[in-house]
Amino acid sequence: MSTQPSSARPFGARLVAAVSERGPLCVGIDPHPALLEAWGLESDIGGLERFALTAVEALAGTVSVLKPQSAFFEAHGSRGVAVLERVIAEAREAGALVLLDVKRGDIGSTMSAYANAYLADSSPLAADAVTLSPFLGFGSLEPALSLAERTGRGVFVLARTSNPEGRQVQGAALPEDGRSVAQAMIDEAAARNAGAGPLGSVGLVVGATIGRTGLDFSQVNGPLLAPGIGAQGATGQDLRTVFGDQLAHVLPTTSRDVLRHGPGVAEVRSAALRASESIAASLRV
Ligand SMILES: O=c1ccn([C@@H]2O[C@H](COP(=O)(O)O)[C@@H](O)[C@H]2O)c(=O)[nH]1
Repeated sequence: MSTQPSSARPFGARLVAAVSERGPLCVGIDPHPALLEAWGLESDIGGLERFALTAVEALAGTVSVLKPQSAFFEAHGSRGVAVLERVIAEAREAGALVLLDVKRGDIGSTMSAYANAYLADSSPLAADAVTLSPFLGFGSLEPALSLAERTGRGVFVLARTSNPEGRQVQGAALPEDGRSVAQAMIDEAAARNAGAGPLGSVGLVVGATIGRTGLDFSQVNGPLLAPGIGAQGATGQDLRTVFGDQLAHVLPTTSRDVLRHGPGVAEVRSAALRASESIAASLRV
């Protein structure tokens, strides 16, 4: 598999351009069985394909970032993964950046294989960026961090996730200096992004649901993906509580709250535009 450098501009620069044109909203493509049913589709490969490609048609020309959730495609086996490959290709073709939500993390030698799967130019599953789990140690992500850098792609590392259980691990204090695990991940990303312009390509995942935590995002110089808007109960206003004066690089993301408006292409697109306007109003200082 080739891991030759791509001629693409760094992900951070491409993201800044996309956000300035289309706004910061990221919409997730999460083909939940319940949503397929609500759209009048069977929970089978045909239903998955219709759902996911309708979402691409509705959204890829409108929002800056689309975030397919790999789990819902993998649940359909190899044919589901083939649909995911089409989603990535067609969304990118229509002008959206694709952030593949796979939350991968493993020992370094296996991490190299994951990196090749999602970040190598030649992979059919290569996206513009992927989500990574750093809980085997931030350093274990090195193969993905370096391949992403070489191929102009990005990564989003879990720091403080939107689910309430996340605090158990991510809020724990490190024995050496008392920083929380989440703050340590934030600081690692900041170190990777130092000096990058206009924005680094190592992002973080920080839930819009987590409230006031005292986490310091001021040095990150990278994108902050904020899931939890809509179905998980967070609103645009919660972004202010979580991120304080660091709203400029926040990418709010929502999935079910937009997708539930299907199956019509126009209705899904309008829902995303409404969400985008409402988020923009909340982020305006
Ligand atoms: O902390 C996290 C990290 C990832 N997610 C993912 O985002 C979407 C949220 O979907 P909604 O329908 O908007 O709730 C989903 O794919 C999660 O796996 C997250 O929610 N929280």
